[in-house]
Amino acid sequence: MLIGSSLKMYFGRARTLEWTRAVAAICAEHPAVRRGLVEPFVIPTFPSIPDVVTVLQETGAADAGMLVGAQDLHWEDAGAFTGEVSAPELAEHGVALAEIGHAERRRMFGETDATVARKVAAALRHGIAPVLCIGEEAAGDHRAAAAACIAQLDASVALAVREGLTGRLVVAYEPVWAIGAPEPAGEEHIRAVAGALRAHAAAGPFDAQVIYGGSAGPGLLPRIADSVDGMFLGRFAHDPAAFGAILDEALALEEDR
Ligand SMILES: O=C[C@H](O)COP(=O)(O)O
Repeated sequence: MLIGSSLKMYFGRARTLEWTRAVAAICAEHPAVRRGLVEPFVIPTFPSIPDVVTVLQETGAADAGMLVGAQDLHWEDAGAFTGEVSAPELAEHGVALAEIGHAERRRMFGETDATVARKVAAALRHGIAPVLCIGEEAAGDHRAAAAACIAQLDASVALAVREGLTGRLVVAYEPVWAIGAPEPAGEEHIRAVAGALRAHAAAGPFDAQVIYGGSAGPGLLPRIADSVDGMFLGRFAHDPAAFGAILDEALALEEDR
């Protein structure tokens, strides 16, 4: 299971490091992580990436398998792209994952399926696993949602497939209407859509995992674990203890198998 959190732009430098130290300490000692059942990750803002990498090394969380991600990247390797950050530079910093196409970037920063596809290819070319954010816009029938998400997934990986790229692909199923909400989507909806995405992705050329995000917190994983490969946490992991509680749930699930 892949379980982690994007800090979005919620925290400044000091709070990012405080949160990371606390979560990394939990992860470094947690049996779910130490036994290799859970791969934890954190996705801070760009300027905090080097410090977060250092904290994970100092706490032993990096040795236990905890990964660092970026919240975006540019599709070109270098050039006159003011304000952007390239995949090769992120790889130099030790970044293993990069969020691509988050609903907030699509809505506020003009990301399209075409730019997402270019970013997915750039990440894969540089050995960074895309955390490709997929989700239907409005709440509704799970069949229509699954069809919309599968179409979005296909469009997002089309360029990478044409270029013959392979590697790890993390599909983050995040129903747009469930992001920033009081509650996650219903468990039957998540299980149906994530299950459809997982079956579809498994037929492709990538080493694919499907994780769920959108107001996820403690208590959700046991209800959807048969259909997802992990969790993508936001606000409800701002308390490090909540992150630990979800690791406990993952461990209990594995022990029940
Ligand atoms: O990146 C995480 C997702 O967008 C979910 O955020 P949220 O749990 O705060 O709704």
